Amino acid sequence: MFTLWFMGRPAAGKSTLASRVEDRLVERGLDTENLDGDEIRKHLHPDLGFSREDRRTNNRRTAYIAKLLNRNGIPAIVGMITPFRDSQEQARDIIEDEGEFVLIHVKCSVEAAEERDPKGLYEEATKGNIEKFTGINHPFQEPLNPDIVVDTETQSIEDGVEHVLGELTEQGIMDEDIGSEYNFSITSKEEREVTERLRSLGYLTSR
Ligand SMILES: Nc1ncnc2c1ncn2[C@@H]1O[C@H](COP(=O)(O)OS(=O)(=O)O)[C@@H](OP(=O)(O)O)[C@H]1O
Ligand SMILES: Nc1ncnc2c1ncn2[C@@H]1O[C@H](COP(=O)(O)OP(=O)(O)O)[C@@H](O)[C@H]1O
Repeated sequence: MFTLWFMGRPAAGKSTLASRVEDRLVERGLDTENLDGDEIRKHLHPDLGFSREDRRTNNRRTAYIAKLLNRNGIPAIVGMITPFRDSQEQARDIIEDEGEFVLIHVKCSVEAAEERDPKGLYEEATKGNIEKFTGINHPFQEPLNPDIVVDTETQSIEDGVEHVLGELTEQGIMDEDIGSEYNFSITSKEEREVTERLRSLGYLTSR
């Protein structure tokens, strides 16, 4: 089993690529678990902030969860800044106990990320309203040995997704035709639609 660990600076495109790749894996019949960084922080350790040590703890705990998923046959997808090389390497060490670890550097210059700024955080950070914001007033260390690099300034979203899937096949992480014969799964978009429909019919009461 494997973990796809998408890392990169804020607004590089980690969540976008992670969810698109997830959809493609699900289409192939691989039920993956997407350990979304915001969800992990909210539900697992809302007490953690953005100091060096808190980020390392966040990354380490997430790697441990991915390892447990892999141990039980579930592919994991992670999207986290993972700004420190020691954490990038530690995640590999933890996960390689049980599965294959694929470090995907979602690469983008700080200028392009500031331009995108989907959450308005770069603007706030440059005004001095956010302490320790990655790339502005806190470090971001590019990985030394990424397994895959996606440059989101030169590759479109679709190109990035194809590049990741191509590399996974090329590097022997995933068979090209895996799951194609027995594909009973639904994409995350379909899952959201079904969930909304069930909720509107009154079958689901809480999120
Ligand atoms: N100070 C500071 N620095 C960086 N990011 C910040 C900060 N404060 C809040 N946020 C938001 O938190 C998201 C990053 O959380 P991560 O868990 O991926 O970060 S880390 O790996 O622990 O460094 C990150 O999300 P992404 O933009 O998706 O990367 C931000 O939306
Ligand atoms: N080639 C690309 N790959 C990924 N995202 C891109 C690309 N070009 C533009 N974007 C946009 O950049 C933004 C990245 O946001 P997001 O995926 O939340 O980044 P992150 O999770 O790294 O903070 C999205 O609005 C996305 O549509």
